[in-house]
Amino acid sequence: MISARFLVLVGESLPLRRALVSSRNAWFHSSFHCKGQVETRNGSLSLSSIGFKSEIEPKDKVQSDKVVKPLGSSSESVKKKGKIGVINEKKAVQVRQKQSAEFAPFAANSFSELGVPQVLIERLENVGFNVPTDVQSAAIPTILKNHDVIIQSYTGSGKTLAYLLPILSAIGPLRNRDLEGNGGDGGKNGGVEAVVVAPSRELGMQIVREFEKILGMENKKVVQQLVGGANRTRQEEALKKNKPAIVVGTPGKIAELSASGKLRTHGCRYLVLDEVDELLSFNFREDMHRIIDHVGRRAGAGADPSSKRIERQLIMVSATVPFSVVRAARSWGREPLLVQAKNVVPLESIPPPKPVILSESSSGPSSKPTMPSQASVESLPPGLKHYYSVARLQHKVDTLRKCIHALDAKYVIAFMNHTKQLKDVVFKLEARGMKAAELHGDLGKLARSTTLKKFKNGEVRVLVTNELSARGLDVPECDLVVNIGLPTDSTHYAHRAGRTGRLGRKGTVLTICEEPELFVVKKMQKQLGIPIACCDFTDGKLLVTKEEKTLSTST
Ligand SMILES: Nc1ncnc2c1ncn2[C@@H]1O[C@H](COP(=O)(O)OP(=O)(O)OP(=O)(O)O)[C@@H](O)[C@H]1O
Repeated sequence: MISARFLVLVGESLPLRRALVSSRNAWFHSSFHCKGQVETRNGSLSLSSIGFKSEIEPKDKVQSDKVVKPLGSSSESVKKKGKIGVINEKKAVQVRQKQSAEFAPFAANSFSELGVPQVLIERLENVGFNVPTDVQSAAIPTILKNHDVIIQSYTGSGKTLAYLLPILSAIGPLRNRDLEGNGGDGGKNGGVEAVVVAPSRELGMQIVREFEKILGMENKKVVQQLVGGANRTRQEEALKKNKPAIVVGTPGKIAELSASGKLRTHGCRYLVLDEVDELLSFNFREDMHRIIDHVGRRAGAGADPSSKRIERQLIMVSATVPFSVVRAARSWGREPLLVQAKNVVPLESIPPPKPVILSESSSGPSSKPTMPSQASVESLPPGLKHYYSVARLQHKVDTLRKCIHALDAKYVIAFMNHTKQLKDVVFKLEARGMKAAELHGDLGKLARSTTLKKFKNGEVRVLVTNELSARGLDVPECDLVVNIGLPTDSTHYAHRAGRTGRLGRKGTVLTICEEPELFVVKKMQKQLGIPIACCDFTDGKLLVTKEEKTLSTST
């Protein structure tokens, strides 16, 4: 049997693709392979300029804003695109002018300042969350004002809570009742009110735990996990019985349940795409089509004027935001804003990346290569130290071990590119008395969660893993990340590195490369705009042998 996904894969080079992919999908496709990065310094908004505090809009206005620009068919949006682009650009210039005059720092001293209801604040205090992080200070009021957003901030800066709190402020048992009436089924008709999509099972499970932390175990059924590999019937029965207001899952599972009619999402009010740049990758294309086209979009609304079209609020999240994400947000969202730790800017103000100038002879300002790298220094936690060490392939594990001893690292994540090699590294480390375990997607669900649990509770000192663990994995104690196999690009480097140095902690990243791989390290250093110092391990100490000063972000 040939699956639809396979047909699309084959169809990449066939006319068949046209028949399979609608014009909306064709746009979607274009967003999948675009490389580039957001220009982040195009002005910023203060809390008041997005309508928070001093400029609170009447509720009706917010409501009407939500329905003014329904997502039409893609052909409609493509037709209107040029015109809207010009209008938006004008608007963006006006906003930028306004911003420069009234910029105010976002950092808030408390969650109550941000409009989070008291009942949620009490829950936050119970788990020791008293002060919002910068990105939470910027994102929470913006989302509470019903704006579609891209949240971009470095790894471990608290992006999950930045969208979770506004969602729980509006739906579920701890909601602020004043925010009711913004549409949605309210879970009453069995429809969910928030869908959170994450690229991996582990990340999905982690997000569920973050929801549960705030909701408390008594409200456990408000949120349900929908991931592959779990018991399918049990998940479907739980959906039917518990009628969760929030579901968190992987694209495949959500798309499958939505297509079978077991997951009703048409009245959904929030669609969150966590690690959105990963979700836009080719692997998830088919499932993401389904999700974008169905979640929070009510069929037949156009034909019957009395049936109100309920639009979802779109929240996209990642530490790395290439321009393909900006384009996706512009197409699927309504006047989306880019939210960063100290900035909120309209997406219209972000110019597309400039093409790379390849000619060596060209000179002058206009010929400078301006294409930004995939990930930038803003994707990385500020407390990280980056090193590389040159070693032969057969000595890489030995270098890893020396580094762990030199730094006395307790929670180490070692990344490799090939699953088959993980076991060998674990074997070599254990042979030298160092507790290690492998983690990868081929392991069963139980083995994966047991290994993670052992790592988190300190039973396992070195977690040897592949790209599976690069995104989202939150082990706050992790103090060392080692690249035994080199990351393929700066985006992968940033997400791997971000497993350490979380939420203001210190962390070290070591890349162990062979002599011929050195240029990859240099390239990433340049793309990310960070110094990666050359080091060696002598007498149980890390010695810097060469300081790097190259900080150019040009590629
Ligand atoms: N205001 C806060 N106070 C204390 N701890 C917090 C706060 N907000 C989040 N945290 C904790 O900080 C850690 C990192 O948060 P989170 O995983 O949301 O980061 P992230 O920015 O999404 O990272 P990544 O990009 O790697 O997914 C988590 O353990 C979370 O519970």
